[in-house]
Amino acid sequence: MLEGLIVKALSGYYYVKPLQDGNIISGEDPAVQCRARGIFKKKGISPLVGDHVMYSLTENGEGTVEEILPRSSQLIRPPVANVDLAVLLFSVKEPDLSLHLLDKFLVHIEHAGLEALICLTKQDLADASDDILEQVKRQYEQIGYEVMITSSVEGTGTEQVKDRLAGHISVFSGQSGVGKSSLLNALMPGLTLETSEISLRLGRGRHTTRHVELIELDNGGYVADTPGFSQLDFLELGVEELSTCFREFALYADNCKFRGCSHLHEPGCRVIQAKEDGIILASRYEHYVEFFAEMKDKKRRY
Ligand SMILES: Nc1nc2c(ncn2[C@@H]2O[C@H](COP(=O)(O)OP(=O)(O)OP(=O)(O)O)[C@@H](O)[C@H]2O)c(=O)[nH]1
Ligand SMILES: [Zn+2]
Repeated sequence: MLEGLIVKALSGYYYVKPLQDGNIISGEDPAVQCRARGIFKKKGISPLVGDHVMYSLTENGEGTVEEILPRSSQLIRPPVANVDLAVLLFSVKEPDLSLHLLDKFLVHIEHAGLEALICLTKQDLADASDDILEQVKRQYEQIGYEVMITSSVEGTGTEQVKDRLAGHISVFSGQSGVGKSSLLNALMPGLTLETSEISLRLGRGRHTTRHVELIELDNGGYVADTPGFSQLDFLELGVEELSTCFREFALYADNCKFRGCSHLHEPGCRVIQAKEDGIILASRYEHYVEFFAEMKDKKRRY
């Protein structure tokens, strides 16, 4: 049996690239079109894009997925296994930078247990007089996140992003228009053509075919071609877990006077104290309060 990586799933077929010691042997090799063994269906398991699998070849040059190797993670939207890095894109303009939305994405990423890379895009549109990008970069780096500033138009920061993606399966997340496709194209010259061909062939956008594919970078990185976290609701998150998704709260939350402190109004709350002392960013704390209210409200309605 051979070891491989599922790079695409479509209409009951899985496209598998051979692996050796966990690495694609040659990026040039075409993927083998495989069916999954019937046993998976019986057990209610379906192979996912991103899965490492054992597969065998059949006489007609196709293959059979025989076994799914253990997953390190499993995303639901998009359905991809073994994603370990989320790239969060936020443009400085068009659309305007929203720290509220950035913090919301970060909550989802902490909850999913992924590493995050924040990309502040469209640097070329930033006012020269205004150092908002540098300021946001500094603030989030202080919390412990990695931040890169990019411009796909000018090629700024794109090599740095590409280096970071090496050896990972990543998802790109961000509002419409922040420059996800442009950044991917900047990382992978020649990609535009390929993706437009694929979308023509599959009629993506016109049909409802659920189709996810991994884009292979030439440095051993893979990026899911479907943006992640498209629906940023808090349905899968318990309200008591929210504060743990604000990683800089952890240092203080353990020392609050009350166990199970919600950090909203309790006396002796160390998180509130840290916010008042300017150690925790006021905007981060405000977003915590807003998300908390939003989650309570959702629970009431569902
Ligand atoms: N000035 C400038 N414009 C950019 C940059 N990156 C992307 N754009 C423009 O922003 C618009 C949206 O870019 P896309 O790459 O399509 O954004 P997206 O996030 O993939 O958008 P969706 O497909 O809607 O999710 C396009 O008109 C791009 O030309 C950049 O670095 N600088
Ligand atoms: Zn507290």
